[in-house]
Amino acid sequence: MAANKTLLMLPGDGIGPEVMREVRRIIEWMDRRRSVTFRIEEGLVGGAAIDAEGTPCSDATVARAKAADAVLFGSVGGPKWDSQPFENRPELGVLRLRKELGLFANLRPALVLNPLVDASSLKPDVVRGVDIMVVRESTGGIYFGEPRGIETMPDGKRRGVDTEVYTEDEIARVARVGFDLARKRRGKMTSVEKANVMQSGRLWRAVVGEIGRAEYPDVQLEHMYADNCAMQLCSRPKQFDVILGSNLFGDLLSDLAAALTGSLGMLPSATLGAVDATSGKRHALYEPVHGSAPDIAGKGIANPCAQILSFAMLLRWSFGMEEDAALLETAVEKVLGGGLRTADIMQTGMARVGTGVMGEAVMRELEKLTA
Ligand SMILES: NC(=O)C1=CN([C@@H]2O[C@H](COP(=O)(O)OP(=O)(O)OC[C@H]3O[C@@H](n4cnc5c(N)ncnc54)[C@H](O)[C@@H]3O)[C@@H](O)[C@H]2O)C=CC1
Ligand SMILES: CC(C)CC(=O)C(=O)O
Ligand SMILES: [Mg+2]
Repeated sequence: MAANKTLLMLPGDGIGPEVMREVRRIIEWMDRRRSVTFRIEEGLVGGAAIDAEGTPCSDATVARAKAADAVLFGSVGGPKWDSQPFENRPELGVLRLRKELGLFANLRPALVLNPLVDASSLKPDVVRGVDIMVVRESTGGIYFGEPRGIETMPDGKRRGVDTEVYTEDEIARVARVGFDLARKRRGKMTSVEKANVMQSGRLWRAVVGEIGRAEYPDVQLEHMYADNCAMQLCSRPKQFDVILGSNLFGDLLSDLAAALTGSLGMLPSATLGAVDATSGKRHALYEPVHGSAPDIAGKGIANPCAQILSFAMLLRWSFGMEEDAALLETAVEKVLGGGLRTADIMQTGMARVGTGVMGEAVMRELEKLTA
């Protein structure tokens, strides 16, 4: 259980603090009900940290994140910091935390909730019942590979360089996370890459295949090119159970999967490190799939569900509070079932509400469910 656990909250920028406020509201409710058993700390990350501390993620914040039992992250970035040098952009805040905490497996569940079947841009029959777990590698690949940079060539023209590098150990450890999840779900994993045109993709396919044959013969493994997967996600999403992909492909495909559920504002995620053999502990960071949404920041209209559902994942994966996690997920679904909608999931005949009203409705639903 969660006694003596520490939760570090890093709201970040844009809509991050707005949606994090709604998690605070839920924690306060939990506290009123039967005193919260975990300790809460708060810190700065992203543009907010650049403004206050000159860096998107200070050494002190990394140390606090390492010491915490779980980190709840909002989102970072925005036009205010677009002119920052590349090495000091807000986005490096989350990349640094993932790297330094060894958070190599980003779990992004794309679940189409019944009340939102008609909110998707796809036909209801195509999305009804979709339940996909995207497992994205999150400390390697092209977001970290060297060399990288913009350089000037002898002819005076510039060229931009990024490098996709994967070792077989990096592929193997995230593949095992995917296989383990598939085993507990519907027993199927689709591994995506571009083995037809990329060397790292060839290695990815080979390593995932070897592990599948040797350790997970009971899991149905399918290999698919990432571009085909994008198309299949739109045409026949129900064929997928677990989708395993690199940092880049997993990032792209999970945003696409979010659209199936109605909105990016609905998708939570957990980014997990390895379990320490002696302590049994693992570092973990929970964050919505969406970014800081500068186009709607400050308007009070952001959908807080992805942040709230990320907190539910935290309760389940890091604090062993399965019952509270499930309760929170039920509360969100019931509120949507009752007809409340933020602008991003608005449908005819439903009641349009802002961030605060949606968060408060989830809290009231929790009250009803536990009365
Ligand atoms: N983990 C992180 O902190 C991430 C940060 N970013 C950063 O966020 C900034 C904006 O990036 P974008 O590409 O615009 O992606 P975004 O995810 O912030 O927004 C994409 C679209 O989805 C909408 N949206 C996102 N979350 C929503 C929510 N909760 N409720 C309602 N609508 C929502 C936005 O209004 C926007 O139209 C950039 O600086 C980017 O680098 C992007 C993705 C992840
Ligand atoms: C570093 C992030 C801005 C990259 C991203 O889009 C994500 O992690 O979802
Ligand atoms: Mg992304």
